[in-house]
Amino acid sequence: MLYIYKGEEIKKIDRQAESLGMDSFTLMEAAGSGLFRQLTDDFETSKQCFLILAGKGNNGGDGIVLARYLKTAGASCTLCFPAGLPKTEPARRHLDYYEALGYSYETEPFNLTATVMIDALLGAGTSLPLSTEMKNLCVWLNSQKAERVSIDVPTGASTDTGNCDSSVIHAHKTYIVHGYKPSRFLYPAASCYGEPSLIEIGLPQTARWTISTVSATSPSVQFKGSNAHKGTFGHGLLIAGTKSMPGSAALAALGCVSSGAGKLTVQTAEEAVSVIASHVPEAMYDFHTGVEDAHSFSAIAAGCGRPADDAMEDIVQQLLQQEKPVILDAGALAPRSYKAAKCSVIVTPHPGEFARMTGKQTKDIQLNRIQEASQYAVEQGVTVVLKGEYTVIAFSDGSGVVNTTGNEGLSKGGSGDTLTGILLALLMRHSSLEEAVKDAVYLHGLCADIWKRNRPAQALRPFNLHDWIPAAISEQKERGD
Ligand SMILES: NC(=O)C1=CN([C@@H]2O[C@H](COP(=O)(O)OP(=O)(O)OC[C@H]3O[C@@H](n4cnc5c(N)ncnc54)[C@H](O)[C@@H]3O)[C@@H](O)[C@H]2O)[C@@H](O)CC1
Ligand SMILES: Nc1ncnc2c1ncn2[C@@H]1O[C@H](COP(=O)(O)OP(=O)(O)O)[C@@H](O)[C@H]1O
Repeated sequence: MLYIYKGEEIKKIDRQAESLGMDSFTLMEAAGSGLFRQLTDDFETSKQCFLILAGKGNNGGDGIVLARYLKTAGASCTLCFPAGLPKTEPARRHLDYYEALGYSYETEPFNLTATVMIDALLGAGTSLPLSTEMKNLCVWLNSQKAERVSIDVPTGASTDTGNCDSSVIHAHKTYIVHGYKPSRFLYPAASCYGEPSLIEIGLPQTARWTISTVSATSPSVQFKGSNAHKGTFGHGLLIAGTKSMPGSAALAALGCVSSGAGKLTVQTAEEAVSVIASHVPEAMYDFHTGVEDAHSFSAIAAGCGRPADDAMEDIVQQLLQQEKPVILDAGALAPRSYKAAKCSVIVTPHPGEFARMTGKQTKDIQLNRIQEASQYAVEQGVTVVLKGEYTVIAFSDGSGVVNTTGNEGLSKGGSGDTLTGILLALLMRHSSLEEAVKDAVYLHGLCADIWKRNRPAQALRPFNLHDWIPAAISEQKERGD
């Protein structure tokens, strides 16, 4: 399991560890030795010339310990403090020990050369914008012909949001200490991390946010039921599609029947049926506009290929008054309160839809996707699936997951409809709503990843996505956690 921590949480963890007897000096030692191990995995250290640029905080302290390990191992390494000597107590103590071993340091970087430059300037304690001194250092570092390795967070990137200073370090690799920081998954900061590696420092993992995996024992993957019949795997209701958008309903229905749904009823416009039924003969059709019989379904999804009009709002309000879990997508997403809902609600907006729901700017949402989705989920008591690269799944208890499957092949109209269908099928037979949502988002992305292994991403049609569901489920069975 991989964990995500905000900057504040890291500080709290350090304080807690200290109060339990694990001091920061020891943690810094663990970080430095972990960094050294990772560096020796990634580089033949005897053939490299290292320069470590250390800042005044604990990120710089990690750099001091790393410098000591490299020197002790006989590697060519220069430690440099271009912005002044360390100010934190553990970093100062490590520098004392470093000097006591007879090792020296520099303070002027600009004439130094190296094949690998380590950015230990700023980490989780960064506040933006960068000082002019830091900016100049970053600009210089980015201009050097060397491999750039950042420790924890590339200097100039925010820890908790996607914000970056204009001179942010563009690392080739980032060695992330203890757990991922939100900016690893938020653009533009995410694009500055290069290849990330995680450095364990022996602290217990306590984060409420994790990175997606699918369990091989999950009902989404294991499709079991001795003496099963079509009722065993649930009956879903999909309220989707109009005369002008029958395809959305067809894509959602395909996603649903390809993911193990026992039965599916599509409530749609009569004019849309011929299109949907030609692709999904398994489905049944209903032309009502009300949802009086909602209790006879296992779960309900609404909104694909529907406008956000009064009729849709009326249906949503009826759905919120019944007790079966409801997925709201596309036209069913609107600014409204869910606080009086009698059912579990999952909203699946893309960033533009989320902006419409919250009244916020799309660009602000994108910079802070994890926080924004989480805040909404907690306040409204719903599950938010905020779609896009690194889809954010936020639960009403403040926990959540960042999904890492999927690729640009999905950036086409209709991909989200397939997700809604997969989600409906998994929700119908999963005892845990949280697991169903995580598994659905993961599997949807994995379909696109399997496609991309041998085929160009641009040629992936949303219509073909459901064809890859069997391969994605099989892959999970083989390598599930
Ligand atoms: N539990 C953990 O995860 C551990 C983390 N450690 C390291 O500790 C780091 C965090 O250390 P700190 O909290 O000391 O933070 P930093 O080392 O990131 O830096 C804080 C210092 O940088 C200055 N600064 C912040 N923003 C600046 C800006 N824009 N321009 C110029 N100066 C700026 C601050 O005034 C402060 O002096 C982590 O990133 C990690 O490398 C390790 O020491 C071991 C334990
Ligand atoms: N670059 C990307 N990487 C990973 N997933 C992506 C990417 N672009 C789009 N997706 C996924 O594709 C789907 C698109 O959904 P959405 O925008 O609602 O499309 P539509 O409403 O047209 O079906 C979402 O699940 C989203 O997470």
